[in-house]
Amino acid sequence: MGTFQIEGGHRLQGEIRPQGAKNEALQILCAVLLTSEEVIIENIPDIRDVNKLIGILKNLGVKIKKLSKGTYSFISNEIDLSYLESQLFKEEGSSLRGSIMIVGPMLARFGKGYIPRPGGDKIGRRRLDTHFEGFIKLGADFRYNKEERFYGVDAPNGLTGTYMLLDQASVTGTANIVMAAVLAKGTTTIYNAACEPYLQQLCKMLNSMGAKIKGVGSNLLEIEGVEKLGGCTHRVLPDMIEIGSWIGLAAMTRSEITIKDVSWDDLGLIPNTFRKLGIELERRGDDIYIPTQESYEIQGYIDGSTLTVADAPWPGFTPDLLSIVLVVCTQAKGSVLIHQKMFESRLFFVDKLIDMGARIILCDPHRATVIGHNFESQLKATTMVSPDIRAGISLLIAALSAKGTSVIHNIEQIDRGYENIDERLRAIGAKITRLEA
Ligand SMILES: CC(=O)N[C@H]1[C@@H](OP(=O)(O)OP(=O)(O)OC[C@H]2O[C@@H](n3ccc(=O)[nH]c3=O)[C@H](O)[C@@H]2O)O[C@H](CO)[C@@H](O)[C@@H]1O
Ligand SMILES: C=C(OP(=O)(O)O)C(=O)O
Repeated sequence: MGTFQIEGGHRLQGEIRPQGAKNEALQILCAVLLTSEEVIIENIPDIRDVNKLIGILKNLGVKIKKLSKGTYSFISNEIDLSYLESQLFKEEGSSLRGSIMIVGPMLARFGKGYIPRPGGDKIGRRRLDTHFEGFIKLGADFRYNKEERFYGVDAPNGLTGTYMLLDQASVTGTANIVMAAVLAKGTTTIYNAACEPYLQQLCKMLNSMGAKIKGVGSNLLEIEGVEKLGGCTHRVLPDMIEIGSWIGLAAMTRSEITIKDVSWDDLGLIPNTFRKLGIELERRGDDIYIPTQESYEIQGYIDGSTLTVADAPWPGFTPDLLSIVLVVCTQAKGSVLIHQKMFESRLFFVDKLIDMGARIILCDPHRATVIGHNFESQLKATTMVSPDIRAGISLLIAALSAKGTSVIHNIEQIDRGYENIDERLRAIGAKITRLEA
């Protein structure tokens, strides 16, 4: 278990450039399986989950070449289907969430897609029904081995387009079904589709490979199946969750930070949600400039009632930033209700913040009220274990603002989604040391 030691209470200053988006990269990497031609992907983040998925592609027989930092070439012209039935795949496939998205492309191109129950954050129930109901609608046969927790879909005669209304706007579920439908016979209509920038990027990439997808950016996708797809070059967007994390970091440490090249137009409600907490953000070209602020005051609603920050499917506020919003509110002026609607175990990390002196009432597994200190009382350093990726970064932000030296264990959770985080934070003045496991 890796550990960070953090000396808190120092202001930071400078520029930070977001990495490529983790959750987009996981989709895009799976899409390389849809063609035998070369696909070049730029701005791939060097993080644990992405590297694990690249490892799975390699074991599937994909020829992978690193062309430069973050840029890779993939050629999937000799796929080894026997890997899907190997013990190695059972271990590797279950070690991250993103692996689930190899099922759609494999089913579409080779008529079979298998996957062990995927990993990812333990943040509540994370079902896969939406994915498999979609494949079944496209004509696949489904089986599930309960003992081995192994899912399989087969369509030896190919898939056929149809209409489907998803039971929920699942992000990876939509990506998976889209990747299956692009090579199906006829037209597939997906209503209640997720439409995060990750998915918009996936659809744009697939269209540049020859797919025919309409409605990109909406919750109604129409996909006219094509016989085959060709190669392309695709660039991954900056990671909006990292961008939100750096906004929170700047506010909590009262630092002046510029976040470079954020692709502002793809950030949706993120900038305004932080502004509602009283944090000043300035758009400078495609950068976000955050000035030093001695305090920030949470804005109530027009009628004077208390602000709620809640997650919702895109274009609502992403659940992946709620833990960061919560930690930022512990030093705001005023109160807020944080409502995590999607996941039932993502707020339990507040116990650690309470230990550090934060004023938080966990109302139930989904809701927490935060009463900010307005920097009149500093958080106190402590020792903690990172339970999931976003709680981990939130605890790291809390530690950087706290008085004294904190220790965070299980930082593999943070490394899952944040590239070289200690070095990048040291470059803007953070006192953070990685202790070897
Ligand atoms: C690898 C990846 O891309 N992971 C992201 C992806 O996970 P993932 O694709 O696994 O998450 P889903 O979108 O399937 O669903 C997440 C959770 O939200 C619930 N749900 C979802 C949609 C909805 O309309 N109503 C609803 O309640 C689901 O029941 C589930 O518990 O999307 C999540 C939701 O944005 C993010 O937290 C994850 O970071
Ligand atoms: C929950 C997340 O990731 P995953 O779905 O990979 O567990 C996340 O990125 O916040």
